[in-house]
Amino acid sequence: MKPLIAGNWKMNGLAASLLEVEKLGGLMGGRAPADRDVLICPPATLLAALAARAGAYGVFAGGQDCHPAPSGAHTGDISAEMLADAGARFVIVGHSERRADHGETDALARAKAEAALRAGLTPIVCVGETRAQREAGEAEAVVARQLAGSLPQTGVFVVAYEPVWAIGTGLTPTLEDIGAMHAFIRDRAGPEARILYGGSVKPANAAGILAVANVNGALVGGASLKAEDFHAIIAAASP
Ligand SMILES: O=C[C@H](O)COP(=O)(O)O
Repeated sequence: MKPLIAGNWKMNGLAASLLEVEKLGGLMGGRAPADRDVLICPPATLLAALAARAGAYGVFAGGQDCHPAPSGAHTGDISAEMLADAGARFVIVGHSERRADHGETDALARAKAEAALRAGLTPIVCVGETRAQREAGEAEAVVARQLAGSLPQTGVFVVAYEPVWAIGTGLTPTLEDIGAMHAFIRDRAGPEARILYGGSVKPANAAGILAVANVNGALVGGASLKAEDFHAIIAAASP
């Protein structure tokens, strides 16, 4: 399965950050490797400009969120169709930061994933347990519930397993725990879904994580902001 290395810039980046895309293009020798997919999900303000620049290097652009409706009276929201119109090919839905900051539910994540498919985008559906849930032995039950409620009923989708306690903390699960959870997700998401690991992926740990069975790529936050770091993670992904 072709690995997908996805950068999520979150609420970071001004126009000058587009220079990182040029740097990344240079580090890749002018073109993303053919045997892996590379994606950057910038803030919506940069999406169209980034899509144009990244496309020249064979790098995909994506949104970080979308509204379930195609258009309408939803001030401040952006539809999947608008993301596609701006050059996006993917969109992240149900990220734990959306779930925590905006009270997003599994049902809403599913509606957004289905909106993405309607617009011709591939949704990246995020799941993952909190520290308290893992310590209580509930990690698999939580992820199972999120998958059952959030995955679209049909279509090609990507799942991102992101333990909440690993995001931005420098902590990661053991490789055994990552492997166990990805196998658990594989059973529920089906053989076609790419399953990404996310949570403190860095150049130093990427090769180990990406070599785990059923890890088909990474969803990278902080380390995707710097072209050198993101490139090292891309280089660590072996198909
Ligand atoms: O979407 C990306 C994740 O939340 C991971 O973020 P991080 O790599 O900064 O831990």
